[in-house]
Amino acid sequence: MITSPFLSLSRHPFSHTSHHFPTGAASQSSIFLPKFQSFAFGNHAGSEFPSGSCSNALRRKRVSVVCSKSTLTVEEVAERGVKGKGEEFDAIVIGSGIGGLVAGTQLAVKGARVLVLEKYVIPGGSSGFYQRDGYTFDVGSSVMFGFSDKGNLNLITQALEAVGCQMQVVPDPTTVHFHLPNNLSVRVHKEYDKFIDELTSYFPHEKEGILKFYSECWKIFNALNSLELKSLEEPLYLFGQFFQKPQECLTLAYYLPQNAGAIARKYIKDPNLLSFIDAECFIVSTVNGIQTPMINASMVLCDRHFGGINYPLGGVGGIAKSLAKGLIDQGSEIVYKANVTGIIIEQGKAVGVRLADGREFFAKTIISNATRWDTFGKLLKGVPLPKEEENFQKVYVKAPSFLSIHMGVKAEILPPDTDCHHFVLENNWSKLEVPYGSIFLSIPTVLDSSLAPEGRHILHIFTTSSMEDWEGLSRVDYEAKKQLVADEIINRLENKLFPGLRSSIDFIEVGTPKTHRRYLARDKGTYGPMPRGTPKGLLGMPFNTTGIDGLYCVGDSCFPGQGVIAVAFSGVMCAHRVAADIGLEKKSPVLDAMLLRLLGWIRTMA
Ligand SMILES: NC(=O)c1ccc[n+]([C@@H]2O[C@H](COP(=O)([O-])OP(=O)(O)OC[C@H]3O[C@@H](n4cnc5c(N)ncnc54)[C@H](O)[C@@H]3O)[C@@H](O)[C@H]2O)c1
Ligand SMILES: CC(C)=CCC/C(C)=C/C=C/C(C)=C/C=C/C(C)=C/C=C/C=C(C)/C=C/C=C(C)/C=C/C=C(\C)CCC=C(C)C
Repeated sequence: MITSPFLSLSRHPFSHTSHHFPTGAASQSSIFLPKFQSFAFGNHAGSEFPSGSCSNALRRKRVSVVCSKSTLTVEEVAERGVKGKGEEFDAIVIGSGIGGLVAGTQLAVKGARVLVLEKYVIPGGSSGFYQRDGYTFDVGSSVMFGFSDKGNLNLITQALEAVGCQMQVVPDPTTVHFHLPNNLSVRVHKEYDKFIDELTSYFPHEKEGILKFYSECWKIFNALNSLELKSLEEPLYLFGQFFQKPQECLTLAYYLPQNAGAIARKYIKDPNLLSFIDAECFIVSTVNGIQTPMINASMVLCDRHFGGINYPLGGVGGIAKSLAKGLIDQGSEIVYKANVTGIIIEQGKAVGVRLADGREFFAKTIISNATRWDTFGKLLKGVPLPKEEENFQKVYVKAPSFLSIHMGVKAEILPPDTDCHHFVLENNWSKLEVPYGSIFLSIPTVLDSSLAPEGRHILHIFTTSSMEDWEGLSRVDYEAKKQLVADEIINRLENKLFPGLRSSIDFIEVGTPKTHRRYLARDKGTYGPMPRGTPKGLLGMPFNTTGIDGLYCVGDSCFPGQGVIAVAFSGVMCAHRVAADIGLEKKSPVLDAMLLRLLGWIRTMA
């Protein structure tokens, strides 16, 4: 029975025993890492949202609404998909990351019958969660853009509302606290003026440049925020927006091929300040400013002050859980432990999928939330790589994966007023993009103490790391290497932020690129696409349609790229394009053909 997607949570296949850290090589180092365990996103919570409590007297917003349950059994779902061969489901979504879930739910509310097939045991992918020893850990980022109650760009809020779900959120007063070379310590306050004052206090000679750069970001953000966001591949909508908001659309078209670093250099000369802008870009794109599309930079550099960063009470995993519940509430289905191993093509059209256990499901359209590398490299067998994908792979490579450390620590180790998110790069700007060079740290318990046992905090630490570093090692060497790398990172955090950190550790688990490949089903555990060279802004980033009829992609290897809010937008765009193609939205076949050809041509210029 899948009466609720959460029923399976307590009996999933990955609740295996955690491996304790071996002695031997690792024990010879000077480290003390109690309960050091190998990392698996297992032991998930049951169906209830953790109730949470609001620490630091921060204000809670909104009230959660519980959506109803599905009544179909797995067998009935399978029956539906098989019977009518493409008539039963309007869309099959491969994967339940935020991209896939937003595409699925948006289609479901338009009246489509959707089947989401998820390899893992809970929804969310990189935005999932896992529980250990009383701690609830976010698998990926805890910094949530697009989760406010105002404007048009609060796409997470809108996606939840579309299926009748809301979540309580805690506003974060500081998006990130930067700890950078030359003792540059900058807090990105929610209040824009306060942030600008703090930054300007380090670079008084660049005050004008700072104001001009961030003002240009606001120009783009305001244009974006004025539009109704739908598929840029759907001409009736796109031309309609140009007609209603010509100035805003022309602004966006003008900035589409531009990058943040080049614009910053028009106004700013101080190399340290330019490096700061690089760090601002790096945390959201894993590349420097020169390679970061200006539209994406503007989106995040302004939304944090406009809507602010808001943390969902109970953890990030609640977003995917709510969307999955909402999907079912709309009469659609989600099946877990459903590993899609192939997309079925008939007469050049994607018509269904095959699972590892041999089951086949059919639908009018197939939407892949797996990365484009996984979709075209693994799921489409025997099909030549379409030209568009060749172009994509020419312009973009897989960004490295990351090493993540989930820790529980004694609360007293954190000084009062510690911020929730930190970015640490101690001495050398040139290490910004180097593996293990910069450290990301989130302490979500600063905002929601219910995520950890009383008197404890969560430290989620991550840093970029490549698969190549972790392959070909024996089990013992692999575990020893995890401990050594984690030890070094803990040393750095002890020196920079929290003296005595090591002795306060109550729980620790380390994940490597292999962990992320295994549990997130992402090729090489990649963080997402990253440009090979200097891209022409967002111009080369593909939208949702593909060279295969009936096959669409959604997620971070689609426009506009990495980021939870970015993949939510990709989900909205995908659902709109698919809805038009299956007759649930207006469409013009003649204009479609013209626009798709035009967009294909524009992408070749990237
Ligand atoms: N540490 C971090 O902050 C971090 C890490 C990685 C990604 N991210 C972000 O998360 C977002 C990614 O979201 P997304 O929606 O693109 O995808 P996702 O990678 O989060 O989710 C994809 C889902 O598809 C499932 N899947 C993949 N292949 C499958 C198959 N063959 N059969 C069945 N299920 C399959 C996976 O199990 C996963 O649940 C991006 O914002 C990215 O930047 C964040
Ligand atoms: C079509 C054509 C050609 C033309 C036309 C023109 C127009 C109209 C255009 C339009 C456009 C649009 C609409 C666009 C849109 C865009 C968007 C929405 C975008 C978005 C983006 C976003 C992003 C990128 C985000 C990201 C984020 C991220 C990644 C995050 C992350 C985080 C993290 C990692 C955390 C950190 C941590 C610490 C520090 C601790």
